[in-house]
Order: sequence, then structure tokens, then C-alpha cells
Amino acid sequence: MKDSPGLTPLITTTQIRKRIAVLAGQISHDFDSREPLMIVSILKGSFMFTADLVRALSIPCTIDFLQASSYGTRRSSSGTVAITGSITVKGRHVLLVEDIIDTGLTINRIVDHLRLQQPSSIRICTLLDKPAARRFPCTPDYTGFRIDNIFVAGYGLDDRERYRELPCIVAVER
Ligand SMILES: O=P(O)(O)OC[C@H]1O[C@H](OP(=O)(O)OP(=O)(O)O)[C@H](O)[C@@H]1O
Ligand code: HPA
Repeated sequence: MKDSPGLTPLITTTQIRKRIAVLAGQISHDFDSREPLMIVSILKGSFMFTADLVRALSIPCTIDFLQASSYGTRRSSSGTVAITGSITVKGRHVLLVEDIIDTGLTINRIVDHLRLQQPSSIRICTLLDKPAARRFPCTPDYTGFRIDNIFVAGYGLDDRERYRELPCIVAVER
């Protein structure tokens, strides 16, 4: 990890790799008999998780992206989610891939947005879950790690656009 004051290691690269292998096994098993799974990666935060997850799957999939932004350069949600990108999910089995579910606002907005198109199913896979921070109900179908209500960065997640490139998850001092 880069030598930066205020960053405390929380989840190592090895722990992430091992957990993704388990998640990918579960997802591959659950969607085995269906048509290609439609992976929808929620940018920016999930770019690294998505890249590692899809390489560990043993089933066919397609990969699309939506960008959702509500934090901007803050450490708390602005309360509104800007969704950009246009994808077609009608009749598809969709797996939303998130880096983190915190208040739950972003994932709820995205699910509502995509349901209008009548997909066959929508499931949620998140690397990190912060249940103690939830303000909008959401129970992910696949979770990498449950964490306390602390601000984290690395492995795609940012603190004011910094640290996305770290290969591990760190806690950020407030
Ligand atoms: O559950 P919530 O409280 O809505 O928080 C989770 C969302 O917040 C982050 O996105 P952000 O808006 O920071 O955009 P980014 O992924 O581009 O960093 C993260 O990537 C999730 O999408
Ligand atoms: O803890 C977090 N870190 C980075 N981005 C986030 N978006 C919601 N929660 C977080």
C-alpha cells in the first residue's frame, strides 16, 4: 500500500481475491441454467471489482456499465443520484455489481430505473456492505464483506477521487 498518513489497512488484496472466487462460484452455480447473465457494473467505484469478478465466473455473461454519482467530492451522500448511460435490460437476467452499499440510495434508484424496462430478474452483488449506515432498505444477494460504518477507499472506491488505484481496501481517517 502507498505510504499515506490517515489510511489504515482494512481488507487485503489476498482476502479480496479469495472472497471473489467464492462469490463467483456461487453466482456461476445460481445462473448456470440461464441465458448469458447480464452484468451491469455501476461506475466508477465498481470498475476493479467487476473486472476481477467476471474473470472468475465460469458461466457466459455480457457486460454493461451505468454511471451513478451521488457523493461527488463529499464523504456523505448528496441525497440525489445522477444516473448516466443507456442500456437495454428487457427480458434479461441482470446482476448489478456495486463496490459498496452504504445508505442504499444509489442501488435503490438504479433498481427502480431498470425495473421500468421489465428485466426477467435483477440481483445485486456488492463487494462491501455497510448495514449500519442503511437509510433505504436493500439486502444484497451476494456480499463480499460486511464492514462497520466507517469511510473506506481503495480497490475502485475513492475519497474525493483519490485512492481508487489501491489494490486493497483501507479505512480513511476523517
Ligand atoms: O449506498 P449509497 O449511500 O448510495 O452509496 C453507495 C454508492 O456511493 C458510491 O458512488 P459515488 O456516488 O461516490 O460515485 P463513484 O462510484 O463514481 O465514486 C459507490 O460507488 C456506490 O455507488
Ligand atoms: O465508504 C465509502 N467510501 C467510498 N465511497 C463511498 N460511497 C459510499 N460509501 C463510501
